[in-house]
Amino acid sequence: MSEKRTIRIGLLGFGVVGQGVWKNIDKNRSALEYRLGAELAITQVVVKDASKAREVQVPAECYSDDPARVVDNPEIDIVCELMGGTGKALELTRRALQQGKIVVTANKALICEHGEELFEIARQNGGHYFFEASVAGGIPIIKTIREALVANRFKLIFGILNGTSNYILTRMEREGLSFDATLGDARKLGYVEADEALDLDGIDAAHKAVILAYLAHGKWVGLDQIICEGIRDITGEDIEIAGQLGYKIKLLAVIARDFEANQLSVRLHPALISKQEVIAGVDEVYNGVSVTGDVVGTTVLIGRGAGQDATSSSVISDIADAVFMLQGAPAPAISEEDEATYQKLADGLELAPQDQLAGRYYLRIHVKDEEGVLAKISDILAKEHISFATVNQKELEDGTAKLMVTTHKSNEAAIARAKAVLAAQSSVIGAPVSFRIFDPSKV
Ligand SMILES: NC(=O)C1=CN([C@@H]2O[C@H](COP(=O)(O)OP(=O)(O)OC[C@H]3O[C@@H](n4cnc5c(N)ncnc54)[C@H](OP(=O)(O)O)[C@@H]3O)[C@@H](O)[C@H]2O)C=CC1
Ligand SMILES: N[C@@H](CCO)C(=O)O
Repeated sequence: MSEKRTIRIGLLGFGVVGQGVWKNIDKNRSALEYRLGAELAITQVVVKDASKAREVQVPAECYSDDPARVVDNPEIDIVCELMGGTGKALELTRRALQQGKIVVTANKALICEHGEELFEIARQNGGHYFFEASVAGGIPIIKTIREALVANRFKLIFGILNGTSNYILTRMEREGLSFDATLGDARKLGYVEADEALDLDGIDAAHKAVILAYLAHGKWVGLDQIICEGIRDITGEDIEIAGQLGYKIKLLAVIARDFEANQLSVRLHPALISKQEVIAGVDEVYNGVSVTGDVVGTTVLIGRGAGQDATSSSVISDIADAVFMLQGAPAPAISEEDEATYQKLADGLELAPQDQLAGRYYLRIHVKDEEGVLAKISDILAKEHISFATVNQKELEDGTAKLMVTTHKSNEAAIARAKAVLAAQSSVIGAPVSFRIFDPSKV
């Protein structure tokens, strides 16, 4: 029997995900190596601070703070970039790909901002750039769209792509906790980005939406071209009123393509979604992605969207594909490397104008509790052809009140104008807050 080849892996980063990769390769090593027909050896681990205590212990000779021991080392077959960020990580990924290496990453920010360039470097130098762990943690959504659903064109992909915000919203709903009270727990569980604004302001999920939009439609969309709003404005009372009306509030990514108009809409924002929708039932750190293809219909994938084990499962899946490539298997047939196919998908594709986005809305308006306030608000909304579907009022002890309103169909431009006029009224306190009501059947 011929001897198994040993595949040498170098880890750039040994934090939550990096340690998970080490731990879980070790845990299932014999089955994994049997399936791959190769032995796996993580021979180099690079960190920023080599003196830091870690849960997973590594032989001292593997360990350093010198990235060259991975990136410029001819013995390393697979580079795993698990450090995050778009500075040093970009420089090292470029350098590894320029040398024709295979790079596996979980870094969605880097792909979103520099994917086009990095995929091109991989193509030109005969390497490959794998990124399953970059979207939706443990859910194999990249493979699903690229391979399993290759027969389809995708009218709608939507769902929950950020584990941290979903975890926070779930605990706010179930336990009545504040936003800040739950953030600390999400941090302890290893869900939160080093820069937590990425999670809370929707940017992390927007990065992931951009990656999915590219995979499904072959078009790179800039973050500055899309609606990107996080969860900071959501209060317990919004969640409560939404619940009474039959909705949950979720941070949703929506990637919708109108094939007739050849327009693409990519957006990321909190939304009220009917409790009847499967995605509304996706709670805690779980992510859920609903993919509607013209052949398969709607398929929903649900799984842990963040955390050490789920994420390392996806990284190891990419390592496995890299091992197959190193043993002579071709790269995935329709992949980010097949630029011609992707450009064809995006032929003439334009972004849909954001202000034409139409639907129903939820508005929270804090007012002085005086006579005629509701009539005045109703007048302002009527001037924008916005009509009430429901109205809830919550009186506060300080003599003010909060009005929670849902509207019939309106659009972005009308809602924005109405909010600006409302904010300027002496009877309105602070800026009104609005959330979209998302109904996938209306896309
Ligand atoms: N945590 C999660 O649930 C998920 C994370 N991701 C992504 O995975 C990547 C890693 O995340 P995570 O493991 O959570 O992050 P951590 O902050 O836990 O770990 C980052 C690691 O990178 C090392 N590092 C950072 N900068 C440098 C540098 N300049 N030179 C050498 N080493 C460096 C750190 O070293 P040191 O330890 O010495 O500080 C640390 O070991 C990110 O791109 C993240 O977005 C993706 C999906 C889920
Ligand atoms: N911070 C990210 C990690 C997974 O990408 C999240 O909470 O979803």
